[in-house]
Amino acid sequence: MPEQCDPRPYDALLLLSFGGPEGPDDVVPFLENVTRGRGIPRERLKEVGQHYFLFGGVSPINAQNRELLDALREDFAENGLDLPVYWGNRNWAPYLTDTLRTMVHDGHRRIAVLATSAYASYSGCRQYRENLADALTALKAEGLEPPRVDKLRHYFNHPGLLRPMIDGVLASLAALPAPVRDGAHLAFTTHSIPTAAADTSGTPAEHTQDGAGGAYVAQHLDAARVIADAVRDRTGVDHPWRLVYQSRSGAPHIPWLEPDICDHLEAAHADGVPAVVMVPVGFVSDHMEVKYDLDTEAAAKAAELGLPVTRSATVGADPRFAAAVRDLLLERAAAERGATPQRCALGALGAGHDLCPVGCCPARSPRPAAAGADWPGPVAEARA
Ligand SMILES: CC1=C(CCC(=O)O)c2cc3nc(cc4[nH]c(cc5[nH]c(cc1n2)c(C)c5CCC(=O)O)c(CCC(=O)O)c4C)C(CCC(=O)O)=C3C
Ligand SMILES: [Fe+2]
Repeated sequence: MPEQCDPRPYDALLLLSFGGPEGPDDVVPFLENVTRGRGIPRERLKEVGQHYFLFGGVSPINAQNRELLDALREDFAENGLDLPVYWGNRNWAPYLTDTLRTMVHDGHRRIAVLATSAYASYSGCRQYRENLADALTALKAEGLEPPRVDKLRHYFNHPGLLRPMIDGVLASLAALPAPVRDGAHLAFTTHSIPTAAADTSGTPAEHTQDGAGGAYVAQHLDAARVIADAVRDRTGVDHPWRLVYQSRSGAPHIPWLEPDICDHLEAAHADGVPAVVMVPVGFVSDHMEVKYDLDTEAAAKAAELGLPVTRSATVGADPRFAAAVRDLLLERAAAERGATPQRCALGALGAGHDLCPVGCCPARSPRPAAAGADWPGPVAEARA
């Protein structure tokens, strides 16, 4: 029998994700949910709808999350962690509010939340905290006593995320034709966001100016460097690398992080780079941004150029990632009990904060966000 792990004060874990359509009829309402009030050009939406229709209107993200739920439950059971795991989404069923309502009915009062975004940014962090605030407010309006929700820290530098990615890059290098393998460049890729959002990502102390990218870019560079260094140590070959971006939306006159992966492939080819491994460092599963924007669009661009490319695996439901989630949860539980837990992190930035401070990844127009120092409630009051 494994030793019992102590999850107190938590009585449940909530996996909080983006959600995606599960059939052709879901695509348009899903996109309406995603883009409500976010000023995305109609043309871009039509185009993105086509990406989903190409895959039968089914995003891979929900299946990926179901696999992760299975992996988490298995890991918890094997390690004596007796904690139920729930799943709720921002943009599609199971919707966050419905899941939280079920959790309250099941008697849960103190909930740890793992978002499927590993990095700081408005879209990947604060927007999930806004979704939690909206859900808690909705439950209160229904006459329920809202539970307390705590969002687990950013995990972009956790070994349980980075080690599977390192293995993925090694496998993708091995899959390249031998004559171009040693000369291959690594293109670490993540979701582009407006440079204004990048500059204000992370805590106020991490904000930057003039498109330097704030915590969002700094965290991706840190993760990429760990992976590139490990790959060099394992192969004995120093593969040049760069952080690039994908999946840009928004109006063309608003600056977003660049270069785009497809432009990068063109430039690399023009520079005589013999091959590229695309490393989706910004994503934790093979969802649509990976399956369409990389495996379909960027792969077609590479084929047109005659540039050999491979794409390395995301962490998905890797048991090492499930173990990392257990580690993050037990770490936070210990901290909430007043202990000083060891916090696993690779790279130069170290383990990030538990509680987002005021001004972390601000929204364009301020809205209530739970699970941070600016959320009215026991946490903010205790620290005030
Ligand atoms: C930083 C970031 C992540 C990574 C962190 C995280 O994982 O959360 C992410 C993930 C995802 N983004 C996704 C899908 C979409 N994102 C969109 C639009 C946008 N994303 C943005 C940023 C991010 N997005 C931004 C700044 C916009 C512009 C509108 C706005 O300011 O909000 C749109 C609208 C159409 C378009 O313009 O592309 C769609 C359909 C899916 C689901 C994929 C699937 O279905 O498998 C996932 C996991
Ligand atoms: Fe997105």
